[in-house]
Amino acid sequence: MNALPQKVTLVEVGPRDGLQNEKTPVSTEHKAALVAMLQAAGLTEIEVTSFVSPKWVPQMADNLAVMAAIERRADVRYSVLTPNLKGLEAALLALPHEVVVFAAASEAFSQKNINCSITESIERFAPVVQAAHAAGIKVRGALSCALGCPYQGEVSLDEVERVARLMRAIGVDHLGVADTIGVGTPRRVQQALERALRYFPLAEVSGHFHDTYGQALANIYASLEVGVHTFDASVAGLGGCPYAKGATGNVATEDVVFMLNGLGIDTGVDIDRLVDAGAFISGVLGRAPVSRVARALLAKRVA
Ligand SMILES: CC(C)(COP(=O)([O-])OP(=O)([O-])OC[C@H]1O[C@@H](n2cnc3c(N)ncnc32)[C@H](O)[C@@H]1OP(=O)([O-])[O-])[C@@H](O)C(=O)NCCC(=O)NCCSC(=O)C[C@@](C)(O)CC(=O)[O-]
Repeated sequence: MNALPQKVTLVEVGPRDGLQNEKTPVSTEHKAALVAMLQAAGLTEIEVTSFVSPKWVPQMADNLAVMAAIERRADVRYSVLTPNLKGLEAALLALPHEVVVFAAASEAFSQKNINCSITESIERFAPVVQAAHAAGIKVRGALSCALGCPYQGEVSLDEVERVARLMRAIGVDHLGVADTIGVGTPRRVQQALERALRYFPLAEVSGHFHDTYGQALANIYASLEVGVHTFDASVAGLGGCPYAKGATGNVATEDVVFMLNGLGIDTGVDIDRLVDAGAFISGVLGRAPVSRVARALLAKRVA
């Protein structure tokens, strides 16, 4: 068996992926406070918001205000989602370190999520990548539905590979292989990652696993086995995609950190402060954290 990576980078997507689906508006101040707590916990990559149409995703309408309200730290990189040039132009005013374009390995999902075909989305992203690079900004690509689609069901590995290749061809720097609806299982995840690795180097491939079917930690372990060492995670297990009905949140950051701590893999994250951040935002939303690790650690505090 290959040795597992000794260090993992976690991209905290709670403020964006975690909150985008919340029906009750979360205030700009609460969003900025969440970012402050996440960076205090040691997270060094934070996806803060998205510059998408406010008609499509009203919760992210305060994108510029959130980016202005966060207290930036020199050791933290802040990223934002941009679906098109209009989004990129607005995002550039907010000075992110990285922008994220998002395509799908499923035609049906592409239409529902960004209202265009896969081919059209790639054509739309090409000038976004060019303009971001011209501004000195790295571009991450998210490849949704790489393990299954809420509309069409199965997604072939060949389609995952094709869209990965197209993303690379337009200059995307990093590819996040996303299990939007959490149906992936470990071997299949390894196969999807291997397709992405044909076009992107190991350091530029990450996993984004929703935990709908309880497979996310197993899928992260399987990814570590093939050397992948960057993962998206969402504090308190918040989230879901507004265009993937029934999909629950991204894997909880607390759960990932607990597992990696047990494996002796360094994340730089202080789990107690992370649990505080999860408890804070869950309190704002009026519910308990979904993370089982957070629930267990919070229960121990009151015991
Ligand atoms: C892509 C569009 C805009 C196409 O939407 P459209 O309606 O086809 O676009 P349009 O170009 O015809 O524009 C329609 C209106 O939106 C405006 N508009 C156009 N673009 C922007 C923009 N960037 N920012 C602000 N406003 C914008 C535009 O100005 C116009 O305004 P109007 O004239 O009607 O007043 C729309 O479909 C959209 O915003 N989709 C985003 C959906 C979304 O955010 N989904 C969730 C994020 S992806 C995700 O969560 C998955 C991921 C990444 O986590 C990985 C995984 O798990 O799979």
